[in-house]
Amino acid sequence: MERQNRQARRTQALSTTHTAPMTAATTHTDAVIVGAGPVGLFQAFQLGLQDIRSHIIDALPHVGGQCVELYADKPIYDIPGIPVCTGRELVAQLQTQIQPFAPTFHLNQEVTEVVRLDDGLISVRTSAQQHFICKVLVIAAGVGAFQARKLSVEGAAELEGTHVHYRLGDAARFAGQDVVVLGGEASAVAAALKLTLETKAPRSVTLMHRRDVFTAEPVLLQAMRDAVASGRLQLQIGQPTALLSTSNQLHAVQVATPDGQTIERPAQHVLAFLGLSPKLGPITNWGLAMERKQLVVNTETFATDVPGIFAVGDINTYLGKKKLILCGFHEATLAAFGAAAIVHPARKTLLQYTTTSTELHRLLGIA
Ligand SMILES: Cc1cc2nc3c(=O)[nH]c(=O)nc-3n(C[C@H](O)[C@H](O)[C@H](O)COP(=O)(O)OP(=O)(O)OC[C@H]3O[C@@H](n4cnc5c(N)ncnc54)[C@H](O)[C@@H]3O)c2cc1C
Repeated sequence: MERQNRQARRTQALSTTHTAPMTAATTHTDAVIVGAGPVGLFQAFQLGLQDIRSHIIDALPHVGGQCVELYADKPIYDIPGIPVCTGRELVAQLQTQIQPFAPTFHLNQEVTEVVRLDDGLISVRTSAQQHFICKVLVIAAGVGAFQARKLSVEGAAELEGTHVHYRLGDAARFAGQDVVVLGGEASAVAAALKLTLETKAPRSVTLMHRRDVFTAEPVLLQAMRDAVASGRLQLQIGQPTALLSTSNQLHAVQVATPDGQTIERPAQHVLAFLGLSPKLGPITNWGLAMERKQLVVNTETFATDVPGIFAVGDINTYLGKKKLILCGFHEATLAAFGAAAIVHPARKTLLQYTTTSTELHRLLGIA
């Protein structure tokens, strides 16, 4: 049944888009990598060794995937040759390692559509209206695109995008208005502080969290406490229980305080920083073979069932799969050999050592 559904999705995709309409914004490239987690980053390195340049797209505003989003300051002990490093340190090392190949990053945007065209090229579109035509696509999408957790109080869904926001964006749009920033993490504290420092500042900025405990760098916390002490920032401890609006115009947030009171805070805008959760999202619509929400690959090249499309890291599944960074690195290496056979069909894809190969030294920019 699943196979029939997949076939139907693929047929529909291919029948509606045989050739991608070219726009001025179309980027032609050898390779696109979906996901800038540790495996996506190392994929750019391995593709570079095969003389393949890449563009990397991630839904997050920063690289590093789970390592940075979920355990940036926790130690990892099982990366070969690195007895211990934090998630953030590993990502920093990977960024240094891929520098010779200068992949182009496109952050803060989700890959929404992937279609294999009749000529074998692959069309990739993002939520930021970017369009790529590539020879190979490597999906290193981990457990899915990290997306903001939504505020689940009455009225929030209707006001999303107009009065309820999950990213700071252009702070000038809040000038002269009352803004409530929700959350106890660094992102909420930083956004609240930034708003108070705008030249065209909001009329009032309130940082609201259920407890008077915030998780952020000490210097950021001190700046927040200073702003509260000087009256630039208001601090409200409590939980939002409803958004009060008239004709879809927000005017206040209803708050339950720790001492059992219900109060109203004036607000025309709510900025919610309630953490991120991964969503597999559009990947399930790309017509690729999946098993239990993971992409099925062959373990020779980590190719999916669609020619030119590979899947590496936590997003794939095969007999014996282990969701470990080390395993993702191995998969990325073999996927790069598979990609080279497509991008450079006339070249022999020989194994070369970075220690001794003058060709690899040339690619790495080593004199
Ligand atoms: C708490 C914790 C501790 C861990 N400790 C270890 C450890 O000690 N050792 C170890 O080996 N592993 C560990 N892991 C597992 C390890 O983090 C994962 O195996 C690894 O992050 C997988 O890397 P990845 O690049 O495949 O995916 P991810 O790190 O999940 O990165 C995928 C990226 O793809 C992006 N993405 C997804 N879909 C899209 C889309 N459609 N468009 C744009 N972007 C998209 C996401 O935003 C994300 O940034 C740990 C995991 C957790 C949660």
